[in-house]
Amino acid sequence: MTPLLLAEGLFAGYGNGDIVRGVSLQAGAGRITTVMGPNGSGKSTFIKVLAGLVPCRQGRILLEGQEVTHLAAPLRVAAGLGYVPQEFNVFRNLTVRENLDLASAVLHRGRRDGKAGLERVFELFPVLSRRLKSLAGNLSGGERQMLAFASALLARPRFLLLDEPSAGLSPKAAEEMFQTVARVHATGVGVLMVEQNVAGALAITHDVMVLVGGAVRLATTAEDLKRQHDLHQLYLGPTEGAALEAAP
Ligand SMILES: Nc1ncnc2c1ncn2[C@@H]1O[C@H](COP(=O)(O)OP(=O)(O)OP(=O)(O)O)[C@@H](O)[C@H]1O
Repeated sequence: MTPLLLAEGLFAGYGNGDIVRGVSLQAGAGRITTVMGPNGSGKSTFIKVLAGLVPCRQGRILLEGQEVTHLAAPLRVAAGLGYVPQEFNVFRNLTVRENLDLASAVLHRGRRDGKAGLERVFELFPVLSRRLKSLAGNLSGGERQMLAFASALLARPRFLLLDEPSAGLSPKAAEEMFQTVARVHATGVGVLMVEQNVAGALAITHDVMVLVGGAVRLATTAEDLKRQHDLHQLYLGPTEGAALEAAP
């Protein structure tokens, strides 16, 4: 079966050096894939290459069998690849309503799908429908992430790229965020996320990819990782970064 998202031998970076080095990945619609790894290992760069924000120097990216390797970021969104960045993902000086209307107007280019789209996202994020008049900058961190998420969903993505959705959230808000990711996934959207919160992410993840130094150190299922205590300790254990640096 054709994977929803396929990356083959990706190389990318800034300036002369490569940060992402030969990364391949297959992600299906029914799976949540999490990219983990120590700070600076190239996780965000990898997700930006998939989103079209950092150019791919070598390799190819296919979405539902269609090559998108050199497609500009907005065209990838139109093709069904959504992206929620880690930072600057909402307009803080606009209200929730204005953020959603803006996303709807831009993503649908005048098509009248906006209202149905809004109803869908309010079902997923009821809290947003109660905060429509609030400035996005006045929302809690978790609510702001939900707004970013909701804005991306208005484009009706088939596959969603999330860069550290739990970053900066309290443990409770992070847990809620992971449940939200699982709910979005349950609507039939494939998900690939970068996460540092190993325990939280593993609770909803099917497949795990560990990046070290821009290359894939480990690709396995979350079940396998949880079952194999040694692997878990080695790659994601208590001294996560140090263990990853020392791993073979
Ligand atoms: N715009 C940029 N220009 C130049 N170098 C960059 C840029 N963005 C990231 N880098 C460098 O690329 C390397 C990988 O960064 P990246 O953010 O992809 O790693 P990461 O695994 O997501 O890290 P973290 O977990 O800390 O967010 C780092 O050395 C970083 O300094």
